[in-house]
Amino acid sequence: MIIKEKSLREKSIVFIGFMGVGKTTIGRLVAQNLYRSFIDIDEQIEKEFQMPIPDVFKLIGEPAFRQKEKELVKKYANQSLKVISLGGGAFMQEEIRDVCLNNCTVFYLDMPWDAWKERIHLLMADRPVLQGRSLEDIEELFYSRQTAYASHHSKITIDKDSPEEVADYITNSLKTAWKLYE
Ligand SMILES: Nc1ncnc2c1ncn2[C@@H]1O[C@H](COP(=O)(O)OP(=O)(O)OP(=O)(O)O)[C@@H](O)[C@H]1O
Ligand SMILES: O=C(O)C1=C[C@@H](O)[C@@H](O)[C@H](O)C1
Ligand SMILES: [Mg+2]
Repeated sequence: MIIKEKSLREKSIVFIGFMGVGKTTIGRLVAQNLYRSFIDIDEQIEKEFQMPIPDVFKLIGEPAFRQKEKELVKKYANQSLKVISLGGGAFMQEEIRDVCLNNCTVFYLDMPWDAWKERIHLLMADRPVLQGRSLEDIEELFYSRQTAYASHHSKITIDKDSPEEVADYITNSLKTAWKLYE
């Protein structure tokens, strides 16, 4: 049996990176630019459990959240032509890294700690992983996750750029890569 490999253009695009770097915001814009369906894994988890993520953590627990996250990433990463934004902790799971890196184009949205710190007030209420932690603890978590994010196909470092600027830059770089390699 001959199994045809997916072309670069067919592959789904996956956004990874720390909480709040803009995976959902930018992923949605890139999907619009490319006329692709947009899948946000956190939104899918909320739909499955029929409750917001802080309640999933509180009422059902993080292990069940991580299990559902893994199931859903495996489901969507095997599909073509999607734009998929992961939750900030998803890439800590080896199976998630493997399925994404083997089937999709993985884009790492990177931010320097000093720029990220300015955004923390937007995130505290909805990100249970940040709640009850000191700024020093959050900084440690930020740096400890960089090793997992280092596995990617492409990276962009965001500082003060608007979501639209970042999304347009990514869209253009994807189109250039598709032309170059196919
Ligand atoms: N480039 C940007 N400039 C300014 N604010 C931004 C930018 N990108 C995202 N934001 C804001 O930062 C917050 C977090 O963005 P978003 O939810 O897209 O992050 P995320 O990476 O998907 O986070 P999570 O890992 O928790 O899913 C939102 O309030 C969003 O409006
Ligand atoms: O970084 C994390 O561990 C998380 C990030 C969010 O996207 C959600 O997936 C959830 O709040 C956990
Ligand atoms: Mg998100």
